[in-house]
Amino acid sequence: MLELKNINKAFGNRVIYRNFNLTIQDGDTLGIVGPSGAGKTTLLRMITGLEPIDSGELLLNGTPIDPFRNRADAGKVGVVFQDFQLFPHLDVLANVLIGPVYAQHTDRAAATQAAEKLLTQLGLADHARDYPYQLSGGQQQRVAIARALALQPAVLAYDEPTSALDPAMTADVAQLIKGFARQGMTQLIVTHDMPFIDQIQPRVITVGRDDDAQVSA
Ligand SMILES: Nc1ncnc2c1ncn2[C@@H]1O[C@H](COP(=O)(O)OP(=O)(O)OP(=O)(O)O)[C@@H](O)[C@H]1O
Repeated sequence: MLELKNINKAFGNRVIYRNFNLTIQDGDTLGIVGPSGAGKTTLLRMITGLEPIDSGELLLNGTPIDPFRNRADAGKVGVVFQDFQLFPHLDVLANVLIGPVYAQHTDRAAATQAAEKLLTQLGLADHARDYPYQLSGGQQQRVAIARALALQPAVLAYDEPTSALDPAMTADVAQLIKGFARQGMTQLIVTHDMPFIDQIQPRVITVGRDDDAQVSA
């Protein structure tokens, strides 16, 4: 269970979150929707440690985490970025291995075995030696998902996962996310793509609806 408690976040004098609370239960798939500028990406950046919170608490299974300052906590929420952010000079397998081997110091042989299993699950076994530029947008996104999963995160978060995809690829991602949900994975989807949300039908919270600063969810 991931909990955000009384989170405050401002950029200069622009308050984005004021005493914001959110609980994501284990195995839940949560959609976060809202207009541009509402603070959706900022929320993901705070829980993945890319952005500090001003005050408040992040708790994972009841234990406080500080992903911004503590590298080990940063890996607890995996994130799939909208532009995938794959390393262009590394092949698919190396992109998936870089987190476990260099950040988590997992034994390379064990990490390779786990990465190959993930690539097979995601239909990428034949592309392990390809470079990102040789892959379609949908395939690159699946590599980004494999890379995030390789760190065995407690929560997998997606930032606008359909923004670079056509409708057929979007339907594939929706199926993938629904499959992960059936496996009991905890997922957080930031999007403004409502037809995509309709395909997945997760619990949905809307940010930025009534008020400038987000106060609760
Ligand atoms: N590093 C930053 N410095 C200053 N302001 C920022 C910074 N990051 C985000 N903001 C501002 O915070 C607000 C929320 O931004 P955020 O990217 O979280 O919104 P969003 O809901 O994800 O929007 P979009 O749907 O367009 O991606 C915006 O007004 C944005 O300009």
